[in-house]
Formats: sequence, C-alpha cells, structure tokens
Amino acid sequence: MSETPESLTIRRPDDWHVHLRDGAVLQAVTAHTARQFARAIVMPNLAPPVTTVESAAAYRERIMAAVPAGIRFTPLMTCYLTDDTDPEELARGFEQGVFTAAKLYPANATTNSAHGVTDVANIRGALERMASIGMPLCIHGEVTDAEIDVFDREKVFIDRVLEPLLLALPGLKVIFEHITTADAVQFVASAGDNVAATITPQHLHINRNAMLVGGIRPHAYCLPVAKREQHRLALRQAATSGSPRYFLGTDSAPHPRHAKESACGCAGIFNAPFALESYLEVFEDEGALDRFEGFASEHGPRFYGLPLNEERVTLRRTPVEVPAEIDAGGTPIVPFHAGERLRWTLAG
Ligand SMILES: NC(=O)N[C@@H](CC(=O)O)C(=O)O
Ligand SMILES: [Zn+2]
Ligand SMILES: [Zn+2]
Repeated sequence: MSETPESLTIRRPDDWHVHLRDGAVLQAVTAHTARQFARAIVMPNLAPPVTTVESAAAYRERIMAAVPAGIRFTPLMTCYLTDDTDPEELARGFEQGVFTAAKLYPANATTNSAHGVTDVANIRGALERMASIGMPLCIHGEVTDAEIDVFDREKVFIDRVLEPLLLALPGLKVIFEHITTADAVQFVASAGDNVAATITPQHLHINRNAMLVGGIRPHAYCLPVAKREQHRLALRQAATSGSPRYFLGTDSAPHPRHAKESACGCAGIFNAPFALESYLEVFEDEGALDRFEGFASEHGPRFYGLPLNEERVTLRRTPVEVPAEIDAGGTPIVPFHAGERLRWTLAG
C-alpha cells in the first residue's frame, strides 16, 4: 500500500453495537447504519426493553421495514437482561436465531437501564446457561454506586464485577462494550480468547476536555464518559494494533437535540451518519490503514462465530462536510463531528 492511497477497498463492515431506537427515529436512522454496515448488533434498551423472543422478533421486523429498498442489512438482536430473566427464554431465542447475544446493563448505569440488573448474582443461572450454549454476553461495564466517581466507574466494574464473573464462568463469551480506559484495554489483553471489546469512534477522537473546555458541550457526552488523554491514546493503540480482541462498535445513540441541550442532558452520541469515515481517519493518523479491515470487518464476526461478509466497500479520499444537524423524521439530531470536515467518503 502506498503512503497516501486515494482509496481503500475492504470487506463490507459490521457494527457490533448500535441503538436504532423505535418509531419515527428508527425510520430515519436505520438508513445511516444500513448504508455502511451489512449487520449490526442492535441494542435492546427501548422503553419498555426487549426482554422476550417475541418482542425481539417484532422489533427485528420493524427494523427491516425501515431499511431502504435495495440495501441488504441484517439486524442481529439482543435480549435485555433483568433480575428476572428466564434462562429458558434466552436459550430458546438463541437456538431460534432471534437472539444473537444478551445485554447486561447494570441497573441505572445509562439510558433506559432502569430495568437492568441490580446484582449479577441475580442472573447467575442465566449466565451459566449462556456459557453452556455459547451465547455471547454484551456488557455495559460501569458500576453505579453513588460513591464511585463517574470517571472511575469502568475500572471499578472490572475489579468488582468482570474479573470475578470470568473467574466463576471462565467459558463465558464476553464483549466488553464501548471501552474507555487503558485499564479496560489491559484487562482485555490479559483475559482469555473468550473476551473481546468494542471501541466507539468518539472514544478514539475525543478526551474529556472536548466535553468541558470552553463551555459544556452536551453533544460530546455519552456513557461511559470520555476519559483523560492517556486513555484515549491507549484505545487508539488497541484499536489499530491488529489484535482480534478489539472491533468496531459505534454505540451510535441518537437523542433529539432538545434532550441533549438541556439542564439534564441525555447520554449518547449519534455517530452513525459518518461512522466509517470517522474511524478511518484514526487508522490513517495512526499509520494503520492496513489494519482497518480487521477492526471493521473481520474481528467481530470471528469473535461472534459468524461468517465474514463477502461484499466489498470502497472509501475514497474525498472530503465530506458533516452537517450541523440531521433530520430524523421531524426530530433534529446533532451528529458526531457536526460542522467538521472529514477526509474520507464512503463511495456508493
Ligand atoms: N452510550 C450512551 O451514552 N447512551 C446509550 C446507552 C449506552 O450504550 O450506554 C443510549 O442508549 O443512549
Ligand atoms: Zn452502554
Ligand atoms: Zn450503547
């Protein structure tokens, strides 16, 4: 590959963590994800959450109905774990191909997580069943204890929850979602092959200054919150390292502009519209264009045990202006990189 190629062709990528929401927003945002990604792990934190095989199958239908004609896109559904999750329901959904994974939200850790798990001990039976059938567990890895500083919640989750959980269930397949710290990178690197992590574009691009310097910037706020620069650098190193343990998961999380620009603004960054373009800048700046395909298109399906996509996509070195706002069915949403120019454009 030359030093500054004009284009890059890779296997069509997948997004291993996305929020597509429901209703009019679902109708509007799905096209942004489906334009780029062949498949996506769809988060179940609707209100009410997706907790049954039936509700996941119905949600999958609504997503399919929102995919523009002529685009091939497969939503991979997840089951929202609660204190009362029935292991039988999980196993039935997994065997029927409705659930690809289950999602652990510690109760009240993030958007629509009020019905999440109050103590992992409460879902021990469900997790044992998942380990025995090879069903992957996606985790929002933050503790919620009031006395733990919000910037430390991921690290404390590793020590108090994740490490003990993997010691107890060493065969459980775990995806540590949207990691934000050097501690998480180190944990994943030293864990077994049954542990992987997704990394978002925002955590590769911004540190906490982006949120707090020169005024409070709600559109840079998501959970887990962006950390210090040393953590961002560790994430960039991990993502571009070529290690199969890290892969693409945008955590695109649309919220209406008014809900972000508020005295109590929602957590979540809407990065779907230019996700590939955003990631690719990072790989180029790290001198790792040749490792982009692994991160975007190969490591995820291999970890999940799914086939690699056979289609190819091409990104060209053509600048693109990210709009200040995107209309989502009458709801204005501010995208990640709003008003900025990105160097690459996905062709087609
Ligand atoms: N990442 C976020 O800040 N928000 C997500 C939830 C999540 O993934 O934690 C959302 O659903 O809005
Ligand atoms: Zn989360
Ligand atoms: Zn998320």
